[in-house]
Amino acid sequence: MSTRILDGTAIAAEIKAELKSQVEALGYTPGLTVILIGEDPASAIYVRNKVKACEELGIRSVEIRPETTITTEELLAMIDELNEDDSVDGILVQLPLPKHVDTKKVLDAVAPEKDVDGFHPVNVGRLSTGQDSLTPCTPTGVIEILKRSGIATEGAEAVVIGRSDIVGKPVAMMLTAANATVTICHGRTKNLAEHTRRADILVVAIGKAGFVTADMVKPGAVLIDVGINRVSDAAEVNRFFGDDAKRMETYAKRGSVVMGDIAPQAFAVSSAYTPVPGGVGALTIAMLMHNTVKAAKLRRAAK
Ligand SMILES: Nc1nc(=O)c2c([nH]1)NC[C@@H]1CN(c3ccc(C(=O)N[C@@H](CCC(=O)O)C(=O)O)cc3)C=[N+]21
Ligand SMILES: [Mg+2]
Repeated sequence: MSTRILDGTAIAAEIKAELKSQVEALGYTPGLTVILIGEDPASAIYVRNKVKACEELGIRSVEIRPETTITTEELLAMIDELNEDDSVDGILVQLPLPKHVDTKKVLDAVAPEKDVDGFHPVNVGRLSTGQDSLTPCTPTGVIEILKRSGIATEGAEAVVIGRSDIVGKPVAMMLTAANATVTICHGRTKNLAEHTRRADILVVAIGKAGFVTADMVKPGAVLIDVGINRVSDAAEVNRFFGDDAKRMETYAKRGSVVMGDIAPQAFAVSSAYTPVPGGVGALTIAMLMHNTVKAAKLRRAAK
């Protein structure tokens, strides 16, 4: 049986090309403002790739980097100002926020029509009731990969590992809307492998390097890896990539490798999988661009 690599970078390029011509036809420049606090490494990758994508597409991107000591109240005032600013179409508050900040309060302050992350309760509610909305970028990217790769969700057994508000829950909602039969597994799930081995489509968003192993996967399943983990332990790198000369070379050069939540040995028994990097992450950026253009069109048309 052969295994297909679902090339997120190529699919993202296709989507970005579509968006680029849409932006050119607009007659104004959509604007995305990102509030970034602190130095989380995944956030740094995200910001770098987001800025690049905005430049490619002709979207104006503004970055605000407040001191890590900023209070919840100061952040709320900042968001209020952006809500009122007509040149701002999208607002993204990069997570995680510092511990002293009330994340829920902050996310709820973003105007739903500028909420390009799709995290506001209004948008979550709209998604769960089947109304058009701004939907979270990573889950939307997962659905887009399946669609554009011709992978049928109709009647399929889909298992999601992870129940976060950002990935697990919304992707389960979207798969349900696409007529899959969905099981959500999480840290308290008993007999996890019994669930995962039934999956035609397995989506993993748990944040643990190589967590899903070959014995947990039904041969021929489609594997969607949402994790982005940096691994530097030699034994661990060897266990996952010992027979992958290219990755071992990267490890020798950099002292670490980036990998997802699924072990490469599990990919080998699948019919198709998303690699890390170059899979779901690439789509996350493309869907953020999509949401920014969508938010601009909707809000400006409503005026
Ligand atoms: N409010 C908020 N929304 C987010 O969506 C959000 C966030 N905060 N905080 C940080 C995480 C992380 N995240 C990434 C998305 C894409 C890549 C990405 O571009 N990955 C590429 C490149 C990887 C690489 O260059 O090493 C890939 O997977 O192929 C990375 C990380 C979004 N996040
Ligand atoms: Mg999750």
